[in-house]
Amino acid sequence: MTPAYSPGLEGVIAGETSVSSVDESLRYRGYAIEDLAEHCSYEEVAYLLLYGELPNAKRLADFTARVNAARRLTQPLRDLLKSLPKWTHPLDALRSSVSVLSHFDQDVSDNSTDANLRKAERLIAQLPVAIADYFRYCKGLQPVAASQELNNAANFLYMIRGEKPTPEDTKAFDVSLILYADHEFNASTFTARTIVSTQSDLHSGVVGAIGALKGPLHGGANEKVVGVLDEIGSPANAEKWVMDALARKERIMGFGHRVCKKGDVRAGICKKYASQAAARAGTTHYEVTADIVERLMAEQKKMFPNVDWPAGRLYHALGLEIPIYTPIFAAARVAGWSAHVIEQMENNRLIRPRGLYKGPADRVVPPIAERA
Ligand SMILES: CC(=O)SCCNC(=O)CCNC(=O)[C@H](O)C(C)(C)COP(=O)(O)OP(=O)(O)OC[C@H]1O[C@@H](n2cnc3c(N)ncnc32)[C@H](O)[C@@H]1OP(=O)(O)O
Ligand SMILES: O=C([O-])CC(=O)C(=O)O
Repeated sequence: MTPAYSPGLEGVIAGETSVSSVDESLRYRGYAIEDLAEHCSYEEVAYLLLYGELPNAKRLADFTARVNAARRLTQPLRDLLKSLPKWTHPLDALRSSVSVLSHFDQDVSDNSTDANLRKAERLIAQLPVAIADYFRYCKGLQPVAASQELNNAANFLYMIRGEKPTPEDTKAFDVSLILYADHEFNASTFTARTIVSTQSDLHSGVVGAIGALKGPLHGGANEKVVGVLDEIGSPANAEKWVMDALARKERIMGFGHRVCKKGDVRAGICKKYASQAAARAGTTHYEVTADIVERLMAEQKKMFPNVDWPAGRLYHALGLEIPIYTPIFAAARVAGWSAHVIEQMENNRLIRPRGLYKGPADRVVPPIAERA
């Protein structure tokens, strides 16, 4: 019997997982995302994804100490980041960074769970530093040394801005990292799982996952959101802009989802923080316009925002520059990618689906003189 074909693998169950579940709700290892976003830090959530349980105070302190101690880059990577052409997109620089970091990680080829956990913790520490250092090199600024005291969210904002963030900005950013930390078998996670299913290694899986995240149909969408709102210009122009875009059959970035057809629970959580941050930053006109776009998309297309729609606005309100939005997504998602890599390796079967051949019928190679 020919197996069923589903374009884009839509609806296909491609593996088993205990890391997260996505249906009407999103749960990481059984905990609802609303609960995690309200009561936990990114560190606690990263620990949960990697180790399967929420940490107690002692385990959290030990985990945080290990991650904080790893917040530095090897000098050859700093030299590379300094010398990259300034047009290199920060996500491409991040992808190269993980590749370079692999050469200096002595656990690189050790695929045991213990080694993978050590590598994952280091990547959780190193990715934000690579993003911040590259950002500052591009601006002609000195990198800011990582703080050992600040949590992951506050330290990143500090390393980008050069000033310690307020508790409100830190909480908003921290929640966005929690929301981005995992999402079942999305394209980048599936890429990472496919890569390591060949018995490759965690760094290779993460490099591939960053490449998959880049596209605007996936993580790249969060860098398009402010552009959409700027193009619309003002709330008064929103209705005409949306109707024209839909008439041209354009995709509005930040809307729609392969799985969450009735809406993405993360969007509602993030929207609250985006609105509060916009009020602090004096950019509420973006929120007003965004609400009109949301209403029209629901009315016209029965389509709802995904997490990228408010996340793009939140990062803008936090004063972050657009080209680091997808890198931030990657820095958060590295916890989920790593958890999936570990899960894949612990119960591995090579991922190798079939293609449905649609090319020419069987034929024979003609002599070169007879070819058109
Ligand atoms: C964190 C994340 O990665 S979430 C996803 C981030 N990506 C985006 O926001 C990009 C915009 N959204 C999209 O392109 C899509 O909704 C995807 C890729 C996320 C999901 O796509 P799919 O499940 O493959 O849906 P598909 O591409 O088949 O679209 C179905 C229909 O809805 C339309 N559609 C889908 N998304 C949108 C959108 N954002 N705006 C307008 N129309 C849309 C398609 O044009 C298509 O219309 P048609 O049937 O008339 O041809
Ligand atoms: O699940 C998906 O297909 C995309 C997504 O929302 C994510 O990766 O966060």
